Amino acid sequence: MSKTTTSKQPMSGLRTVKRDFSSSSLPSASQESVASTSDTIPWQPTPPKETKKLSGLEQRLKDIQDALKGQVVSSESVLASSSQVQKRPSSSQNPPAKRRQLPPSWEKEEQEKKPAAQSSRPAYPQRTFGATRQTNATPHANETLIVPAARSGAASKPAPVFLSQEQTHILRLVEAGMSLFYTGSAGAGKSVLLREIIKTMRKKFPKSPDAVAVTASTGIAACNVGGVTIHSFAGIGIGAEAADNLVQKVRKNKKAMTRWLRTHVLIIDEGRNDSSWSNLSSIVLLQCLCWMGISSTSWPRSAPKFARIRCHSVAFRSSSQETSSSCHL
Ligand SMILES: Nc1ncnc2c1ncn2[C@@H]1O[C@H](COP(=O)(O)OP(=O)(O)OP(=O)(O)O)[C@@H](O)[C@H]1O
Repeated sequence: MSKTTTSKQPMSGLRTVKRDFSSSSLPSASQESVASTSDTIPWQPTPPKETKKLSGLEQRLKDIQDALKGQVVSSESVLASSSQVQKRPSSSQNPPAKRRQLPPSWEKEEQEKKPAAQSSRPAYPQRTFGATRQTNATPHANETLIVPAARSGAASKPAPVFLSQEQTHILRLVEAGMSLFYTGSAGAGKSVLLREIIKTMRKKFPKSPDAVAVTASTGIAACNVGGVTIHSFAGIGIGAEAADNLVQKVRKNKKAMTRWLRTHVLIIDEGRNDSSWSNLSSIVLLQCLCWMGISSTSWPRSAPKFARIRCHSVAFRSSSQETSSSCHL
């Protein structure tokens, strides 16, 4: 009988695997043996987990967290997230803005106000300074400059002066050709009267402006009346010399002589507080000059004599005088 050697086949179908632990390549050998010995097992790969779709903000937050952890953030995701965040609708996509309108009740009020405002407003631009005049030099030829009444040309004219009885009396004496002086307390109206005397006398000699000489004892007083100092007019310097010497001095001064000869009316605003005649050196001096001139034989015959000069000594400021008064020199 022939013996057939058959390998023992386990009844269970399992195979025995011999392991050789001496070999260093045990794992690979075992794996190969497993792979070779085992049948291919159908392997279904596990499907990838469905990643939750993050919103833009969540994605951006995740990116930031990843970046903080040291992970590289994909620029695409960042860009995508940023575009999601920053994306704003363009203006062209917006509907056109509605025009704002006032409530109907307001519109009525505006229409009622407009005619009133237009009627009160002049047709031309206004200015609140300067005189009321039209000028062609400005770009707006018809521009009217409106002025406050106080500064307009008509208003700047001094109001007509109505002299009192005393003031009128003194003015009539001056017009009659008398030499006089008048005085009065502060505010009595001396300066007002002086201005009227100057105006009246200048009207009397319209063709010779030098006929009326307006002088004062001090420079400030002379400025107030629009004249010069009496010393400057007379040509006597400071007038500290004797009268005879001053007369000689004046005669040598051709300009001073011409002034004297042209003068028909001499007005002096003497503003000194001391009313004593001894302090009125200029007036006394002028009186001396007048009388010496009359008696002078060397005086040109064609020239008017000093006797024709009316010396009006004006305005002694004396508190003792209560009312204005006048006297003849
Ligand atoms: N006849 C007049 N009509 C209207 N106003 C007058 C008249 N006389 C004087 N006044 C007014 O009285 C005020 C004082 O006048 P004024 O300055 O001439 O006095 P005054 O004697 O010269 O005073 P002061 O000695 O202080 O210079 C002024 O406001 C002036 O306008």
